[in-house]
Amino acid sequence: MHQDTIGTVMITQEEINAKAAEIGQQIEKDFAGEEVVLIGILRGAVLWMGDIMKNVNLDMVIDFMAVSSYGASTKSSGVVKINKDLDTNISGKNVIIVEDIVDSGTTLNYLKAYLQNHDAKCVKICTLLDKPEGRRVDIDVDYIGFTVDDRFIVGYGLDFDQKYRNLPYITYLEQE
Ligand SMILES: O=P(O)(O)OC[C@H]1O[C@H](OP(=O)(O)OP(=O)(O)O)[C@H](O)[C@@H]1O
Ligand SMILES: Nc1nc2[nH]cnc2c(=O)[nH]1
Ligand SMILES: [Mg+2]
Repeated sequence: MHQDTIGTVMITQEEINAKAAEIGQQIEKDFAGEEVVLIGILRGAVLWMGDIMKNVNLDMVIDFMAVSSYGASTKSSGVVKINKDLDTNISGKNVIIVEDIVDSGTTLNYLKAYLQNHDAKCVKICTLLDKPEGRRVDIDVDYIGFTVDDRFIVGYGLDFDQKYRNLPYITYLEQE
């Protein structure tokens, strides 16, 4: 029988809030006096996007893209599907992609190239979590909240088969 349960708390909401404030300050410094376009990647980045945007006091436009490559699995299909495209013209703009996790790197590698092809001035990446052991494609990540080990993470936006996104902390899936 297939069953899934979740583990203990790995990262608390308080730790995430403190980290968002720290990264927000760094972004303010890096883009002082400039406008930024934050692009949140649905659905996983939904909570982290809110945390980052309220901690960055700069001229800002936000937009969202929805992409998926995991479906109901814990392994990437390797194929990135755009379910919702940009609604903003990012030509000449400072773009910051806000993601929940960089694992194989497939999603961000694809998105970074996609946004560069839309003539952004620069494309930076801000992720809540980085899982370096999962990497299959090299990718430069500019702002990292926390580094996690090679477990399937859930909570704080991250799902397994669309569940657990509402957990207000980061934990992992115990698979049998
Ligand atoms: O580095 P990668 O191996 O590409 O994995 C990272 C991506 O996988 C998850 O998205 P998913 O496809 O599960 O969609 P979701 O955000 O709707 O859960 C996550 O939100 C990242 O976008
Ligand atoms: N929920 C979840 N989605 C992912 N997408 C890529 N890696 C992960 C992970 O560890 N957890
Ligand atoms: Mg997912």
